[in-house]
Amino acid sequence: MGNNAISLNSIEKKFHQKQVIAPLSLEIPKGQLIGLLGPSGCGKTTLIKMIMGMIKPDNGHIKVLNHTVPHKQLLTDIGYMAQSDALYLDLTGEENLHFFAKLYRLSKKERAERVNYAASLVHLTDDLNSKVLNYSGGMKRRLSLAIALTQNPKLLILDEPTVGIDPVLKKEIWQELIRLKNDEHKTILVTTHAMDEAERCDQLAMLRNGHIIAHGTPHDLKAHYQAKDFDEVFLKAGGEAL
Ligand SMILES: Nc1ncnc2c1ncn2[C@@H]1O[C@H](COP(=O)(O)OP(=O)(O)OP(=O)(O)O)[C@@H](O)[C@H]1O
Repeated sequence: MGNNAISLNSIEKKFHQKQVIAPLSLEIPKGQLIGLLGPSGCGKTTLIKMIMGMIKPDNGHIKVLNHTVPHKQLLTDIGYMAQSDALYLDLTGEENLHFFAKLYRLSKKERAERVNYAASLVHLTDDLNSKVLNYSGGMKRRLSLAIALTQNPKLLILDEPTVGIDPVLKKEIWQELIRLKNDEHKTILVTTHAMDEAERCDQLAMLRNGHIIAHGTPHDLKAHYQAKDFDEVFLKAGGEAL
């Protein structure tokens, strides 16, 4: 485990007899930015929820940051941004940020600093006093990302973090993710459908019907499958004729 942030060992999950995650193993090294790619319904969110300890696998073992999942310590060590925003609509953006920041053991000063950092990163500083009820879809995504960053976690798990976010902010968010990885040695797992985002990951894992059908660096995957883009890698790795 040592150098791995996440270690999935033959995990399996069925919902109502339907195999959603086939026996699947994957090692994610610490300090890397990993992209999880795959079509809608292939099991990405289920996999993430199992890594978070929110869903129990039927079989197999999961270790995250040297702890067997689930583990209380992981609640503070993982910053999670879910696909659907879990926000308090009747509270302001700032109140939401403070609510979540209070769940972690930060001093009052640290909390204020982290809230300011996270809000400014996603360009929400000027909207912090408005109720989330009045936020647009994109603003809610940005607030959810800010919440995931507030606690300064070792591992960030972001489920489609840039859906509904404009290209300028999307670029800035990616620059920050890469800075967090390079300068602060965070491990970051993102799910994405965006090919330009996939290109920026250190490693990609492609999921289809609950199986990892391809895993490697963006460069190696394209070279191995002699593919011009990741859609083509996906099709070739899955044995689809082009
Ligand atoms: N709690 C549940 N009960 C029953 N079926 C479920 C449950 N959660 C997920 N599923 C099913 O498992 C499959 C995988 O769902 P999952 O949300 O993991 O896909 P995904 O790859 O994240 O899709 P998307 O990209 O659309 O978010 C789907 O067929 C879904 O209907």
